[in-house]
Amino acid sequence: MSGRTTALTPPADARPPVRHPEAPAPGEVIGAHYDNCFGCGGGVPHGLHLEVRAGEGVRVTAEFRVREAHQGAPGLAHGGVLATALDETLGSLNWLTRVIAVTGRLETDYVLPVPVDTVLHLDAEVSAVHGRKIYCTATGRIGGPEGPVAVRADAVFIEVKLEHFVNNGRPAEIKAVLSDPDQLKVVRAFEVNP
Ligand SMILES: CCCCCCCC/C=C\CCCCCCCC(=O)SCCNC(=O)CCNC(=O)[C@H](O)C(C)(C)COP(=O)(O)OP(=O)(O)OC[C@H]1O[C@@H](n2cnc3c(N)ncnc32)[C@H](O)[C@@H]1OP(=O)(O)O
Repeated sequence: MSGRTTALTPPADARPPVRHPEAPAPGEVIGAHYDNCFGCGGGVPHGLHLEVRAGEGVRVTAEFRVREAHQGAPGLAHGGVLATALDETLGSLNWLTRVIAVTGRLETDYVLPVPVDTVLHLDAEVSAVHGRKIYCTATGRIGGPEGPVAVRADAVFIEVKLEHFVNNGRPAEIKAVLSDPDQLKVVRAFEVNP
């Protein structure tokens, strides 16, 4: 054995993930974290409108119907859009840990073509945590939640503070978020963590 590891492989002293005591109950729909999010927001006409549900442990499931605006090749989903669906599902795991984390690395396998109108059944879970690094995986199946895997991803998300958004986001949107009571509820859900 060479002992070689990649950035997507948790180190030997990584810990199992911990479900936050106030995480949404299994089966509960996790609402959009931001109305203008391309992955989950209701305010983006050509967005993915992903509907995510909390699962057991540190796991979520989601559904995404591929629409005409999501094509790459004729009648088939664009690979970047499918990566977005995986990324967004993985990002929703934040709600189960109540830790804000952003994608550091996302490696995607495209296994089957995904036609327009297909419902992609997504499933994501955290496998391990090491410091600020959150190791996670996701799959997208077609033909039903138990159908064949069409896409899958391994990822490392990196924990950040709310300041990550405040300091880097365009000021107009940050200002709008901070004056929207619904959006402030989202911000507060994450502020309770040290
Ligand atoms: C007031 C407004 C608030 C509104 C918000 C409300 C709440 C929002 C709630 C939830 C939002 C969730 C949204 C999910 C949406 C879906 C997910 C996305 O699409 S996220 C967007 C795409 N991702 C990025 O834009 C990241 C851009 N990158 C960065 O900003 C930095 O590179 C960052 C933060 C990832 C790391 O930078 P560093 O300076 O903080 O940290 P360093 O020291 O470099 O790394 C820390 C550790 O992480 C490892 N690391 C860093 N980058 C890595 C990588 N690419 N792969 C593997 N490991 C990496 C390093 O090796 C280091 O590990 P060692 O502690 O030494 O063991």
